[in-house]
Amino acid sequence: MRGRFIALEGGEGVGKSTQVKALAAALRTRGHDVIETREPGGSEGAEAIRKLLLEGSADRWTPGAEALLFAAARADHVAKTIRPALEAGAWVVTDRFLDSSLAYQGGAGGISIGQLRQLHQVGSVGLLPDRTLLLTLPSEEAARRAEARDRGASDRIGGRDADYHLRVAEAFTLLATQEPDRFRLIDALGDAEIVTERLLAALEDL
Ligand SMILES: Nc1ncnc2c1ncn2[C@@H]1O[C@H](COP(=O)(O)OP(=O)(O)OP(=O)(O)O)[C@@H](O)[C@H]1O
Ligand SMILES: Cc1cn([C@H]2C[C@H](O)[C@@H](COP(=O)(O)O)O2)c(=O)[nH]c1=O
Repeated sequence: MRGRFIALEGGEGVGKSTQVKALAAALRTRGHDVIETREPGGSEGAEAIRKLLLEGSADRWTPGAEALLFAAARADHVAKTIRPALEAGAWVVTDRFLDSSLAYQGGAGGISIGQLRQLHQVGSVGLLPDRTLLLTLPSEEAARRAEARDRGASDRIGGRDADYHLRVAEAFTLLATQEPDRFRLIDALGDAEIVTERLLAALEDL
């Protein structure tokens, strides 16, 4: 039996981490075995790569090296955590996956989407989520939430300028329009409990 693979996506501060926990808990109450995970990270090797990616100076990596490191972390995460869980019949709920690379390193960072998909094919045999839930929020509200949480201490990528994050948001929207069967747009405004209900409704057919 194969489980279900669900990814939560979106820019900084839209509520993904909050909703991964809430969605996993709601799925467990419905009797599912659920693994919560995140990117970059989710396996021992990928968590080590996360530190390389998110710590240090803004110019620590070239855009190409950064894309390769995300793909390498994802390959380890898929092989060590995601595939075994799916094969055991669990639901896997991840905070970010491939579409974050397509939006951040691709749409905002200038690496070609085709090359990023090739890296994903090499590293992770092209695994895609059964459903990708894209949380959307006005940029001012997302920035307000992220600032209240981080108090100025953002990581290497979160700390990039507003133009970069605007391109990330535009890239996510474009990706969603290109794959309407896989993506669902979720309004992330409102109480966390209401957002969780919207996520559950977007999984009803699965
Ligand atoms: N529905 C909500 N309404 C108000 N605040 C919220 C809501 N959901 C989450 N928050 C708060 O907003 C902040 C950002 O949420 P969270 O860390 O879940 O976002 P994220 O999308 O995972 O961010 P990032 O990608 O930057 O890590 C947190 O302080 C969280 O408590
Ligand atoms: C998977 C992935 C992530 N990123 C960026 C997005 C965020 O700025 C950080 C992760 O931090 P979070 O608080 O855990 O969301 O990394 C990216 O640029 N490309 C990716 O593929």
